Amino acid sequence: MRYISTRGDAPALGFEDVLLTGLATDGGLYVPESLPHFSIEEIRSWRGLSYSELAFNVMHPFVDDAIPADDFRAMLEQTYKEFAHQAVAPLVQLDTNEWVMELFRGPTLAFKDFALQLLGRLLDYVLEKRKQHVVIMGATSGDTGSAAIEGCRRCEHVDIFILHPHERVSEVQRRQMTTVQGDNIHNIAVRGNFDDCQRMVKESFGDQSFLGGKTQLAAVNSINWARIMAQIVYYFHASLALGGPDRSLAFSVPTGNFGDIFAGYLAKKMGLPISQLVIATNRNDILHRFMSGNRYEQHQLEHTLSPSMDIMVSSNFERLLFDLHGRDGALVKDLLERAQQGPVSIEDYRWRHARKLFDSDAVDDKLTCDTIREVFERNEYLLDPHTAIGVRAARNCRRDPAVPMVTLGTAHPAKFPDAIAESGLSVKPELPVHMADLFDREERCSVLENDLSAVQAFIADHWKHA
Ligand SMILES: Cc1ncc(COP(=O)(O)O)c(C=O)c1O
Ligand SMILES: N[C@@H](CCOP(=O)(O)O)C(=O)O
Repeated sequence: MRYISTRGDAPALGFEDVLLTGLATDGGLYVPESLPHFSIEEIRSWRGLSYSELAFNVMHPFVDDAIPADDFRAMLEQTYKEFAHQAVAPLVQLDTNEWVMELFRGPTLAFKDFALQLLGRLLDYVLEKRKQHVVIMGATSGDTGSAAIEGCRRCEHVDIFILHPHERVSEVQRRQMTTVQGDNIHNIAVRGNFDDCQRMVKESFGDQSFLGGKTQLAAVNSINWARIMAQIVYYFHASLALGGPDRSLAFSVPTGNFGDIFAGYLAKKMGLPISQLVIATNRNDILHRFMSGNRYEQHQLEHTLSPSMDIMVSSNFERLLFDLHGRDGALVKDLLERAQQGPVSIEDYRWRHARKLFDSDAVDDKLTCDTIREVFERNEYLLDPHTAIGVRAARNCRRDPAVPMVTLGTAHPAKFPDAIAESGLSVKPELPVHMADLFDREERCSVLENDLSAVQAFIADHWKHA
């Protein structure tokens, strides 16, 4: 399998290099040159497989011969064994044909674990083989950071630097990152927002000279193709659990960086019957505004009760734009360069095509709280604020009540006690046992100004062999 850049001007790479590369040299994101396609019969034959066996079938064509099949199988087995539920991603029914798929049963309680606990193992495997070192530089609005630290902290060949927006993640999220001790783990709180952190990461990939040529950067954000690849699997898992592939499913996906919903879009292209994909955003609704009015326009980033989705510059949207533009990298490059100067639109026929692929909705804090309360009162089931946005958007956008609608449950409610309290419920979501002493653990974090050179100097000084 070969991977090409969405900006059309970087060398095509194999899986191993794509895993280590992050951004392409032309500033684009890597995507597979062609997608595998599974027939209905083949998908049907996967009924009854364990999550890791299913994951092998879905992902193996992307990994190809870069990793021997038995080694890859073993990695998947170890990864999903660590999840706290036998089903790995259990489905919970809220109403007739209305489901939540719980993607927060991994070690750090968010959907990021599905990909990042695997990514750590993949990196370790490849770096050990190459006897190579990398500096991981990642941006987080709260969840990627802890999942990446957990996934990579035992990797011998990495130093990891995670940038989060200072005072803009929940206390549980912050502590999940800052209380993990290790010489190779560094948390940086940037006096800015998530977009600032993500911009610094992307600019650093573009010019890595601050590392003095002694090592190279690797990415844990969903700019890394391996992240998206692992997130495709649970769409197949949900389908097979609910009667697929002989019936179609709809999905509602709480969206920020567009990685998770892009994985759903790929699952559909790979042959999974999906009749509807709903983009669910909070008030940082650039994607919803684009889907409703063909206007892609940055607004001021707002702080909401769903902080992990406080994102305006949505990385993976570029991967969709690439497809919408007939995979013409030059057109994508031109569009995204113009988007930095002001609002842009795409040709009407391309936009209409996007509208056929996705529905969308934006849910504000009040509606988020109403949804948390309503679902708890009716079902005694506690939603985290991000999942609540997905459930509300699913209800607002649903096209066919006869089709099962699955909202991706992207985080555990215990990560966001303030949002639960804000919704008027007195119930206190409990952290699982392995995190029971989270508030007693010592924190380690450096607060830096919103300044790329300060962040790069910090990294250059602190990586192990600097
Ligand atoms: C809890 C939670 N829900 C939803 C999202 C949005 O996912 P994506 O960025 O893949 O759109 C994120 C992070 O991005 C998240 O942490
Ligand atoms: N919501 C994310 C933001 C980063 O998104 P990613 O999927 O590109 O890593 C977070 O919680 O950090």
